[in-house]
Amino acid sequence: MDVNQRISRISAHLNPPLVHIQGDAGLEQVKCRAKGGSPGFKVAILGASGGIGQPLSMLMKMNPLVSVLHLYDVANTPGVTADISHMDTNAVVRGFLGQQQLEDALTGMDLVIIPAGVPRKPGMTRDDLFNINAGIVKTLCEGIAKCCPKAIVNVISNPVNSTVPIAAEVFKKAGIFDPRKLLGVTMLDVVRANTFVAEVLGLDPRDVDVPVVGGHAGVTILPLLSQVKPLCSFTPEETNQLTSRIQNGGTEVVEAKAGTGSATLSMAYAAVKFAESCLRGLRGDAGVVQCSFVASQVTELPFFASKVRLGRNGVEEIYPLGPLNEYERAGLVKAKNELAASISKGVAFARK
Ligand SMILES: NC(=O)c1ccc[n+]([C@@H]2O[C@H](COP(=O)([O-])OP(=O)(O)OC[C@H]3O[C@@H](n4cnc5c(N)ncnc54)[C@H](O)[C@@H]3O)[C@@H](O)[C@H]2O)c1
Ligand SMILES: O=C(O)C[C@H](O)C(=O)O
Repeated sequence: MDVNQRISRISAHLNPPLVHIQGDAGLEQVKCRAKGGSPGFKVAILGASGGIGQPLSMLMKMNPLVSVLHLYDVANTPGVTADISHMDTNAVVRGFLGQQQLEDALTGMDLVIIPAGVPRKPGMTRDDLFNINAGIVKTLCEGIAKCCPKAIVNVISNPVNSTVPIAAEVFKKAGIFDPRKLLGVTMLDVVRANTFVAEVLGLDPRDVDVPVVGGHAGVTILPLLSQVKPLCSFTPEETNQLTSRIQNGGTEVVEAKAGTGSATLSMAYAAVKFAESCLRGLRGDAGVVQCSFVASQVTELPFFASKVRLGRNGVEEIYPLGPLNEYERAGLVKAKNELAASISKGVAFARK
């Protein structure tokens, strides 16, 4: 058998098939990749061809913790996969197109990230996306329950305040719900809060840590400016302006994009930061803490975003909110009212 025949035989086991590899050096590379690449985690991105999905896929391909990257969408995954698979980083990339390939995309995954669904246009709320995105998330979570019930799931699709409860109901119905493994991604609120607060303080945003609790829509986004690290204080005007800008950060981008979508690049950045924390937790790193919208007993609501510690099983510890000032206590009341309705809406949809 000549080299090209040997390559064809090995390539036949890969998706997409590897082509245009010449000579023995190429064959060695194919052999290594056919075994599953370097040690690391298997990650699937559902909605990989979208505005978030594409840069998220690229950034995950660059992440050394990832050994296998499955890109699933109902459109355009062959192109996105071919493109990303040429990056000379370790992760093996495979593409999956359409519902009939969902199960193959999910089987064996350690982490599943879901940015599938429609984004807002100016004038819309995140809740206006419910009618389309609720069904998308439900179907994808049914696949997860069947094919990788132990995977950590990061839900990005809006409205997060409802799609996370939908995912939980799907998993409960399938008898596999583990609250430690289902995480709503609110990281972009933290990323924005760090950026905007750093601007006001004149600091490098990487040195700033702002806890953002509650949920991921309007007044449910509650930055705790009294707990900013490094220790600092704000005037009442600064507090008002910062809180409002953080709560409306998504709308700021939606309006600037003028009908072409919502945050995609900053979201991909935030999603990778969050996913990397989940993978570091899975690896056993100590002290990995991020804010996330999770099943929670921090308030009387069944779901709430707050700081969580990530470990080998996902969410290992949920931290209490800590001392709130009067402004934040008033914000918390508003946040909980809206959140309660959004959570109930998601649960009712999944149960019907
Ligand atoms: N959590 C957050 O902080 C945050 C931030 C930004 C955007 N979002 C949300 O993320 C979602 C995606 O935003 P986007 O800008 O990438 O949108 P987009 O329209 O650019 O991409 C969405 C992708 O989902 C795919 N898709 C649709 N139905 C699918 C299905 N059934 N299975 C798999 N894939 C499917 C589409 O083909 C498309 O490629 C939106 O709901 C948006 O509101 C959340
Ligand atoms: O605002 C949106 O609709 C997208 C996202 O939730 C965001 O916060 O940018």
